[in-house]
Amino acid sequence: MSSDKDRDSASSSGPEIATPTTSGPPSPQLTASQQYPAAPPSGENHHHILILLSLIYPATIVLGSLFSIISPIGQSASYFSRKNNIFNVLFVKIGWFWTTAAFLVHIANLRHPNATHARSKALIRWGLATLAWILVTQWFFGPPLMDRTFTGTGGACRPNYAVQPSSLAIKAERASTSAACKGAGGKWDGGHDLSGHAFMLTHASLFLWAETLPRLVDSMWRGTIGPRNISPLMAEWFGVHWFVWGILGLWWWMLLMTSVYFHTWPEKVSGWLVALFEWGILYAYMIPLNPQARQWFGTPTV
Ligand SMILES: CCCCC/C=C\C/C=C\C/C=C\C/C=C\CCCC(=O)SCCNC(=O)CCNC(=O)[C@H](O)C(C)(C)COP(=O)(O)O
Ligand SMILES: Nc1ncnc2c1ncn2[C@@H]1O[C@H](COP(=O)(O)O)[C@@H](OP(=O)(O)O)[C@H]1O
Repeated sequence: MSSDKDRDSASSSGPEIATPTTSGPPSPQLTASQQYPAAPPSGENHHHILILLSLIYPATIVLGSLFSIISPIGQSASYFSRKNNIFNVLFVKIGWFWTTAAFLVHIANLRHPNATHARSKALIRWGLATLAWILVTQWFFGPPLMDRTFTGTGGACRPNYAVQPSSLAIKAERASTSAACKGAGGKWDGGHDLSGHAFMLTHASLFLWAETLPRLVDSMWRGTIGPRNISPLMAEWFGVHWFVWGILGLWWWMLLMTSVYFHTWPEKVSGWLVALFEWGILYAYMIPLNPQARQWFGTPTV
């Protein structure tokens, strides 16, 4: 947790680390009489809330996996147990695109006094999250980390000689990524197959929570504890936050479906654990505790 010293230095080191406590000018949607009289929750409170929110994801994996063992519903096929369900194909399969789009809508609407600076720091944090996603799922100096984990634990692409033409079977035999294996009609078989869905959905959700929480909390505060007028809150939610809430809700549901219908326990848990890595270093450790890191990467803000 931040010490007082850290907080002091945080509040004196430039606009990028400004918290909603003192920084934001009044929202254009709010009249003077609707302005809040005291401070909304501080950066330290955001940090506590963020850590609590991060527990949603292991809880979802545990609950979904238990449900798949205990309930007959979890053991039978459903729309969501189909890989080609529309939410999987149109959203999760290009999930980083949707996460990026929601993030861009969020930063386009920042009301920080130095919004340009706050946006450029936010884009650097997005770059780091994107880099983590690329290394785990797309490319790591060749096959991505999740495919290297698979082959490193004894997995391989097994061709189906009985039904495949020999040229494709040879291609499958040589495939070192799950995408190449699938493309050649082989079976990605035998190793630890870290769940790309558990990774991506958790990683993307934690990124979005960390980036948007100060603004979400500030909007709620304005609409409830602050001025007792629901319309600014509604305007904020429907004007700015609906996309973020929609993506967070869909990612949570799809993680639950992955937990109920796909993969083994260790594969889902490893996907979740790897998703904590970049988020944990940047948002749970460096930004709250290290003033130098706040200079480099800024702090999510309103
Ligand atoms: C390191 C510092 C860099 C700093 C960079 C700073 C600034 C950047 C500046 C500007 C950016 C501006 C705009 C960007 C706009 C759009 C970018 C969109 C980025 C995308 O993400 S496009 C790619 C879409 N693809 C996906 O989302 C694929 C997601 N799917 C998967 O990863 C996998 O399918 C899976 C892991 C979910 C499941 O795998 P399988 O089981 O199916 O194998
Ligand atoms: N919530 C979900 N809905 C539909 N399909 C899912 C899913 N979670 C995982 N899958 C599918 O299960 C397979 C393994 O997923 P992952 O390793 O990413 O967790 C992938 O199949 P395909 O690769 O054949 O599409 C993926 O699409």
